[in-house]
Amino acid sequence: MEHFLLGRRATGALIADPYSAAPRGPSRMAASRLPILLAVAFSSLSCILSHSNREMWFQDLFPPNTCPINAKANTFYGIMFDAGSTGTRIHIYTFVQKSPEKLIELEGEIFESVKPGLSAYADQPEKGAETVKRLLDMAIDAVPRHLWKKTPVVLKATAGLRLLSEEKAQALLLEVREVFEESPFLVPEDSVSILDGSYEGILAWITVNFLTGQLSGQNQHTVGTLDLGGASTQITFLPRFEETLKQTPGDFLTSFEMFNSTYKLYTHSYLGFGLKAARLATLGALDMEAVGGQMFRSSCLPKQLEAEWHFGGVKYQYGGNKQGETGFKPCYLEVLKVIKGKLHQPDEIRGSSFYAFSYYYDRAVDTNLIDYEEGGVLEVRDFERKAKEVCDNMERYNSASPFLCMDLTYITALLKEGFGFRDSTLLQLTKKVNNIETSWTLGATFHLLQSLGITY
Ligand SMILES: Nc1nc2c(ncn2[C@@H]2O[C@H](COP(=O)(O)OP(=O)(O)O)[C@@H](O)[C@H]2O)c(=O)[nH]1
Ligand SMILES: [Ca+2]
Repeated sequence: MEHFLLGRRATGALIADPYSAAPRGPSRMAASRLPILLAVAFSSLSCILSHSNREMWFQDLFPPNTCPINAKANTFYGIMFDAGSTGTRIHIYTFVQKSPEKLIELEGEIFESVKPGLSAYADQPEKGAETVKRLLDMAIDAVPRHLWKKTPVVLKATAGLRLLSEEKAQALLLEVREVFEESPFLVPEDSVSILDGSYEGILAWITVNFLTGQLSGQNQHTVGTLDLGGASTQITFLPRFEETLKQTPGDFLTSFEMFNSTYKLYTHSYLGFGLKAARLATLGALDMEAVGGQMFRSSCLPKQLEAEWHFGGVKYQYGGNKQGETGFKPCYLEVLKVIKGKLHQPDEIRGSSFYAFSYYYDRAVDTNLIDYEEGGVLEVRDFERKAKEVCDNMERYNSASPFLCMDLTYITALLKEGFGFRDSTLLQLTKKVNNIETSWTLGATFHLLQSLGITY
């Protein structure tokens, strides 16, 4: 699989100077070579221009209301929080503009995370917001004092909060908003919200295709992306065949415009199909509010196991099939019940390769299928082989998690029976590209910057 390796300098050259109407030496070259998700402008004039009528697919996501970028500054920052179902993470991106006529480059990222995620504080929203504050304190150290007021801070929550009641989710978001308001950073309107599932997929697709250089030049070979979170999972790709567009339900397709290109992406977020939600579904415990005292058993767990598990603020008791069967075959059948017939299967993806991250990556690392630092290329059948190895040797397999068999079996079934991939489909397992996390947060930050005084 083609992997576009960028040097540190080139990493970012994504942001075109909107005023370079005529070719102007190196910056022009870079603009045509590495296009160009968005253009950040540095003067107040650009802020005015950015409020043009041009229709943008994400215009409701980050409504333009301020222009934080200082004409004189050549370094600036964007802070994006990912409030995921299993943890909260801060991504502090640094951008530089080497000179006024040059493109802005993504220079680097500071990343930190805490567990559990915000949804674990559903009944203690203040405590949840405290975890965000601790991460935000890092940004106080990372961002120079004179840029605090110009550095936007945004938090987007994903499936964990989508699954909470509206009231509990809003209470958490309100507390976080207060933390932001008390910080020295720029707090745009709508800075704390729940991210729509289809944006989650699209923004991750933008991140991966930007970092791998696929959004530049004429010969774009974009790659599809697979994200497996704790509570939801996303699949996103650019359909190549008219037939795919015809066969796809309308709500799986989203059009958006990016630097003179319009992309019509296939994207869908399956809520409740993240790895941890799938554990509950397999155990028969999903959607059960009151599970006190009930023991959930599965053939995917070690026979003698009896334990407790906390997820989304709820405690579950679970265990192995003491008398019954265990192993890959019965486990696969159990997991299949969760998946079968629930996902749309676009024919086109059977022959394509995809970038896969989050829990695909973590479980491949846990079972030595890939190296933690390097990642690697796997076939779908590698997950099945590992699942069999782990599930059929459960008592002997030395694993940090009793769920390893269930997780690998779920990943296998999700890929094969859920999305309809072949055994031979290639997956590029990736955690970082050029030291930048493969997360929807980078795509979201591009759009945040764009909404804050940026054209295109
Ligand atoms: N590569 C990468 N993986 C991440 C990042 N943040 C979270 N993850 C992975 O996402 C998974 C957890 O999903 P999470 O975001 O909590 O659940 P979601 O709300 O359902 O998406 C784990 O595998 C994490 O390692 C990130 O910044 N980069
Ligand atoms: Ca996630």
